[in-house]
Amino acid sequence: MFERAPIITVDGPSGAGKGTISQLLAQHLGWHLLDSGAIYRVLALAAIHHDVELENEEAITLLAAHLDVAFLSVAESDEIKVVLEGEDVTGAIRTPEAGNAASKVASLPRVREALLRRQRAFCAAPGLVADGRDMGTVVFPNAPLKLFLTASAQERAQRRFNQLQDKGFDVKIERLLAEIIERDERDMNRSASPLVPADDAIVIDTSGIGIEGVLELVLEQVKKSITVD
Ligand SMILES: Nc1ncnc2c1ncn2[C@@H]1O[C@H](COP(=O)(O)OP(=O)(O)OP(=O)(O)O)[C@@H](O)[C@H]1O
Ligand SMILES: Nc1ccn([C@@H]2O[C@H](COP(=O)(O)O)[C@@H](O)[C@H]2O)c(=O)n1
Repeated sequence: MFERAPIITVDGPSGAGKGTISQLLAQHLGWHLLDSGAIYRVLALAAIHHDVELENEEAITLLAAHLDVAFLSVAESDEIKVVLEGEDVTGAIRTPEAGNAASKVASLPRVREALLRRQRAFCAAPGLVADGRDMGTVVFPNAPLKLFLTASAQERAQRRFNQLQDKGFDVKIERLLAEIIERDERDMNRSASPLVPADDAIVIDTSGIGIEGVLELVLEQVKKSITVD
């Protein structure tokens, strides 16, 4: 597979800190960022908007092939604005419901196939940090550095609770924990691109380690395997 630039893949379960670390790493290196989960979230939202059942593989594959989505940089901010069919869905894709719906559409093999090219198109010079579940195993199997971040389900639920509370959502930690466990089960046990570390991935358990600490561990790995100009 021909790749135009170096790639660092960051996979792992929900709430492990992939998005946070990928964004910091991309900023640090001045590289592009692929948030592949956002694509599955947008697709799930498109299915809901068009009254398509989340299990209808044929209809969702068609939606995936024609998904009208734009990821727009916001001037002087780290924020990425997500626009689906002309509508700003930046906030709407981040709810726990959208995450669960995304996990359902993501379990459909033909849907995943239909999104492959769109994801690979993010690879451009000077490099790409790709965040997801199957970045190192399926989408970019030749990446020179593959990271797999994880943490206990309890800790991931607590992180998600803090995050949603800060955003003003009224959430219960027990419910978030149950949703995380359900999503892990679905992501790890599906037939297409299940959530597993690539054979050559470096697994980092972030339980009890703060964001800065995780970033330091990641940068050590980057130094060992990537030559940055
Ligand atoms: N090492 C850490 N210690 C404490 N909090 C963290 C850590 N890493 C991330 N967080 C916080 O946990 C929350 C979830 O992190 P993040 O969104 O990066 O996870 P994720 O793995 O990308 O999840 P998802 O796959 O569901 O998008 C965020 O509020 C983030 O600030
Ligand atoms: N490469 C990926 C990325 C995501 N998914 C599925 O989407 C759900 C939402 O992803 P977030 O990272 O934004 O939470 C996730 O639970 C996965 O089911 C995927 O399958 N592959």
